[in-house]
Amino acid sequence: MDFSWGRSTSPRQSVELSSPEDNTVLQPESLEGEKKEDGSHLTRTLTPSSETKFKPEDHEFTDEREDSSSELVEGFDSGVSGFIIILTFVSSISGFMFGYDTGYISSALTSIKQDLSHKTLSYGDKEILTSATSLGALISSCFAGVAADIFGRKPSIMGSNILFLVGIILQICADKYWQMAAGRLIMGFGVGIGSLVAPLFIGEIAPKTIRGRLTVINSLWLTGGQLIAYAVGAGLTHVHNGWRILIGLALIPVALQFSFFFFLPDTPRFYVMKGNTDAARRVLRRSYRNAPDYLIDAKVKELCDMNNAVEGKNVLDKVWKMTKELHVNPANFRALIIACGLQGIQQFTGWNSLMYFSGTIFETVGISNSAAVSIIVSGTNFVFTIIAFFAIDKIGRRPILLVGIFGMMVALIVCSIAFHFLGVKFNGADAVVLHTGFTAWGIVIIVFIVVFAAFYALGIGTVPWQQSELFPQNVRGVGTSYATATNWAGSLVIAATFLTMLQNITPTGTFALFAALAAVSFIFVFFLYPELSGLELEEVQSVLKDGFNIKKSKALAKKRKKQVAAAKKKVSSSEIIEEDD
Ligand SMILES: O[C@H]1[C@H](O)[C@@H](O)[C@H](O)[C@@H](O)[C@H]1O
Repeated sequence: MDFSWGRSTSPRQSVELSSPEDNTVLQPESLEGEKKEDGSHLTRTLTPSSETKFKPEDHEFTDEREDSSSELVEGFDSGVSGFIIILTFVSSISGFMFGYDTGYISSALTSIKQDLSHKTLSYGDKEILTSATSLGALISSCFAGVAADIFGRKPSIMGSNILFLVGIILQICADKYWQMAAGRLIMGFGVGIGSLVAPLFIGEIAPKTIRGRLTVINSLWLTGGQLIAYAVGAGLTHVHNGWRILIGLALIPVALQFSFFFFLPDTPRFYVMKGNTDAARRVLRRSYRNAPDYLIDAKVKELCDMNNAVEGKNVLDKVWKMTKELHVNPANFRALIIACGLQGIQQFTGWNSLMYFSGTIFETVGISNSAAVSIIVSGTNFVFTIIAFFAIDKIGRRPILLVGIFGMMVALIVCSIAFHFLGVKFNGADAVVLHTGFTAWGIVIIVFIVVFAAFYALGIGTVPWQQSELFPQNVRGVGTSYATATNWAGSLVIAATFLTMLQNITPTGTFALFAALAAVSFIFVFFLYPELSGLELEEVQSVLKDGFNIKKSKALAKKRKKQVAAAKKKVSSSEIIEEDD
């Protein structure tokens, strides 16, 4: 994995590299000429951006920019420090739990049989068990952004671990249906907090140039968690009480994350919000070992300036002001439309209906080893998330979203037609297959569900979790809360209605509805989602200042990519010269 693009191999180069080919690239006279032990020049005068508050309206939509102190600090390390990698991996255990806990339900539903309240689960029962977690996540995600601002990112994640623990224990001991549902609900509170705070945490500790990719690591854990849940579920299908073991295994990541966080700090941004600049400095010091002290100080100051931009007597007053700012500032409001729109599209195009109920669907269409097919589907989701990891910054968010949604739409149409010819009828707990045996249409369905999974993971499964880049720091917590809540509201609706839809409007109608929603989604993305890859936070805000500016954003992103490529070239040629010397 190439984590090092856009950064240099020596401190001197990194300063020059931060804004390659810009008019604002450091001029020799702005370097103060301080020497490091190795003899290289270190310093430069601080740019205005580290001394002034950021206001989008002050920034023209231009391709000129200045090096912020963040870029300068980040430029001093070649590659990402081990400390940042550890923080990223520990916080993305939340992603794993999100995936595992939403993933195991598919096989658990087929193996619970009559273990709960001595009855066979009806479609309604299955929907309640599944959607209880989405409901819990929806409720907690409404408050998680604010909780993360009041108590901290790290305590919020550790709090989610406790909710996981309680929820999981309730489920593994359940012999009553309602105890199981309560366990799923409480576990959902934990899932909702983790789904919001982990990407926020990663976004705040990640160097800007690779923020997109580090955030996708959380999605990789997520889809990996779903895949593992399916695989373990398949292995335990015929084990007595296997579903209890399947759920109990989720305690391992919970315990690991909780213990690791005991020894790890919160984000510098949160420490600054709490006025603890010393702690912020310490975390930055560990994150960017090679950066000189004065740049670390400048970075702390930059964070303080951004924090001061949110005025208020106390935390609640600040939260209220942030919420207001989110709605009255046009750039913020556009960001909100995009963030919530993408999260809504992710859910309402139907992916999670497969995630939650693929076992039930495949069993119904006559596949004897439904668990194996479910593994192929979630494996495809995982593999294509890896592809998204490489494409998201290089190819850009817009192309992968548009291609992805279009491909999903085609796959959904084919599935809808194939279900028609397969002639299957979902009818309460017992589905009726009108044709006996497994037909060619069954194969078409499986193939196109896999195609659907691939296009989904490539774009809309991954990009919406980049949500924090849409918002400036002062409204990020509240903005991402709205977007995450939209995601869980969509997940809840799908989980609570999918099986009923199969019964009432037939599988053909259900898949056709998802295809129609995919078509509307394509239009939404085409007209409203600007290209944000490679853009600075300030630039995202100025892009959204007076419209959605799709054309201009594409041109700007292209220019930034060229600049990074040119900078890379510059580094490698200077490395060759150094080697020759
Ligand atoms: O990004 C994730 C991922 O795509 C998962 O597979 C899905 O189950 C989640 O709902 C979604 O938020």
